[in-house]
Amino acid sequence: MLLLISPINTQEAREAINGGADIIDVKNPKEGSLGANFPWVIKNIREITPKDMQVSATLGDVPYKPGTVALAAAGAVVSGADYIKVGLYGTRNYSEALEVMENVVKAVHEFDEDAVVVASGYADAHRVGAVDPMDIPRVAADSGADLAMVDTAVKDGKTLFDFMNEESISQFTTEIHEYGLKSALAGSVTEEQLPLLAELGCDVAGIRGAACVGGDRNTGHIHHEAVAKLKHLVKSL
Ligand SMILES: O=C[C@H](O)COP(=O)(O)O
Repeated sequence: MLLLISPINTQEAREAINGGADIIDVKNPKEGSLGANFPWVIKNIREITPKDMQVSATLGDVPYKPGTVALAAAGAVVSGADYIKVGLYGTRNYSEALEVMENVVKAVHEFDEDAVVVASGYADAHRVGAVDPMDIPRVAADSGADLAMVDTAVKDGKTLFDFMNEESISQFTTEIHEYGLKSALAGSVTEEQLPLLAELGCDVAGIRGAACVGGDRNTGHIHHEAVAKLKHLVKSL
């Protein structure tokens, strides 16, 4: 299992790099769960990140506007991201989500054939009217994306496991593996939950809050010691 850590600026990115994160996921929590950051922040973080470490960028909790989202995807790749995450927030069903993801995959590959595309749904999709998370593996596979992910849309202290039980998480990871693709799981995931995530077939664990001083994704800051502790645990699984 790989450890994806979500910094909001270069200072936090340095902490994530020094702590040994596998993927540096540039994000802007002020704009939501998968809030997009600015192109220059992605560019600056790419510049300070070792070449062999992937830089991910979230495109936002995106609307059902395939053109807008495809353009954002192109912007993220041009800014240096090699891992593009799309939060399928405003898409209400499989066909809307597929339309957005097909156009994102096309836009990304226009600029970088090797860039990785992640289709992300939300475990608490019912709270915001988004596409059912159990549809995400099929959306990822049919659109040509590389990973299917679930996160939580509302960050109110509830975790992934408050909305998906072990059986549904395992069903999600099994389905995406059957397509020959990978899974990513997030949602206020705690250190204690990491062994279970690995057991349930998670390929990439996405974390911000648990890597922050005080464990708060909004008021805290990522610290290399917290990242190193998480990485140590992930490596042992
Ligand atoms: O991509 C993963 C997210 O950044 C997870 O953030 P969180 O651990 O604060 O829910």
